[in-house]
Amino acid sequence: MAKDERRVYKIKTMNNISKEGLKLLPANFIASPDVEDPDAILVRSADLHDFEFGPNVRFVGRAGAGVNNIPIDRCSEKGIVVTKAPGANANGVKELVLLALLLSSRDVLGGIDWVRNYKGDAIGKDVEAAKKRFAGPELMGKTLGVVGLGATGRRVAKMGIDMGMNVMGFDPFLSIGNALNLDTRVNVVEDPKALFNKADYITLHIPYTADTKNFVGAELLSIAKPGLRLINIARGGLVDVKALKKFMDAGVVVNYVVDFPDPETMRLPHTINIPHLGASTPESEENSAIMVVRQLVDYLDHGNIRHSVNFPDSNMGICNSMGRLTVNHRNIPNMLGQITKVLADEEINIANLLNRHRVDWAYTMIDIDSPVHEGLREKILNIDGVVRVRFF
Ligand SMILES: NC(=O)C1=CN([C@@H]2O[C@H](COP(=O)(O)OP(=O)(O)OC[C@H]3O[C@@H](n4cnc5c(N)ncnc54)[C@H](O)[C@@H]3O)[C@@H](O)[C@H]2O)C=CC1
Ligand SMILES: O=C(O)CCC(=O)C(=O)O
Repeated sequence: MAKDERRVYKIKTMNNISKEGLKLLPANFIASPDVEDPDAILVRSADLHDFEFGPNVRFVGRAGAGVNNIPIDRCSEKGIVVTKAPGANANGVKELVLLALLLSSRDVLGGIDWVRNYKGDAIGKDVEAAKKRFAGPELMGKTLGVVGLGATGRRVAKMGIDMGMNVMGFDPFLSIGNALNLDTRVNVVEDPKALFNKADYITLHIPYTADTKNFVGAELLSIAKPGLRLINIARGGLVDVKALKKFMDAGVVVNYVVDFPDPETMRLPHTINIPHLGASTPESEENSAIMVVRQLVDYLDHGNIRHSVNFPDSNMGICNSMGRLTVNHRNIPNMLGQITKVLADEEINIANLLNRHRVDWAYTMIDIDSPVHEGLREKILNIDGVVRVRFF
């Protein structure tokens, strides 16, 4: 059988991918930041929008949750499967949200600074006079609004309940899995305005997309409860910083905690800028790397797709027939008919077949009982709408 697969796979690692994940790679997978002409890429937050994907790149694994740093459409056009690690770092983020809630309430950072800069020997006495400047409210009994009830948001919501808060949630696209795992005490609302109207604290846990850009802007802030503390450990672009500044100056928003500092947020008053530490725990880094490395090996070795954000999840396990071919193609009519006709014309018998689609893209896996030749790949690739063909 003509094999598409090269014996040695070259994996380009971008950012720091946990060794606990990388050590799961079989010996024929070479992972390094410096590989040339890679077969796959493992990435965290590095911006790939201007990255030139070579002809052999078949897979991009995001060791994390947000994929706004990856040009998904361009990858799909090239037949590159993009995956992520859902939920793998959610607990790490949840714990940072707890810290953010507390830091937004009491000016502990200001207090620590005051102590650090204190000159003299009477600190024991002077703290008692100074401390009122750093005081702030407790979380218990306050209302927490959680925007996005996915892997992180539902954990944050549960944490709020455990802290004695009244928790409201908003997520119009809530998956069944996340709904089933959501604490029943969370008051789920259908309009974010209901949440902005009531919440003392609001925390964002939604992806950054063209639809969610500036999600928090003048419209929602204009109905926010005065005294709002806003937590954004999701993505900077979810908040319209100019509008936020206006509502801070008016005393509506009293504090903003953001995990994505930029020149504008650095200049904002009442703002705590954190250097993107949401997932920076050994546990989150390991979980994320382990998850994407498993996806990577399964895709390169067997063509199985898991947790993809562009092609449909598809799993035929290990091939027990003579061979397997996989086709990444557009989700348009008659693709399966055309692909199977090429095989039928060559008198190749199909042992097993799976065809799935996801929005504009589809994936077909076919286990076959006969050997195939290299010319067959060209024939399938020549079908309009096919972007990649692999033989195993
Ligand atoms: N600061 C950091 O280090 C980290 C940041 N993140 C960010 O947090 C985001 C969420 O992460 P996860 O909870 O793991 O993702 P997730 O995919 O499990 O959950 C996202 C939730 O947002 C909901 N959603 C989408 N659009 C919405 C909208 N317009 N309004 C309300 N809900 C909406 C979805 O239905 C889904 O339930 C990621 O996309 C990423 O940008 C995630 C991990 C680490
Ligand atoms: O890998 C990281 O540290 C970034 C985590 C993150 O922002 C995400 O998973 O969306």
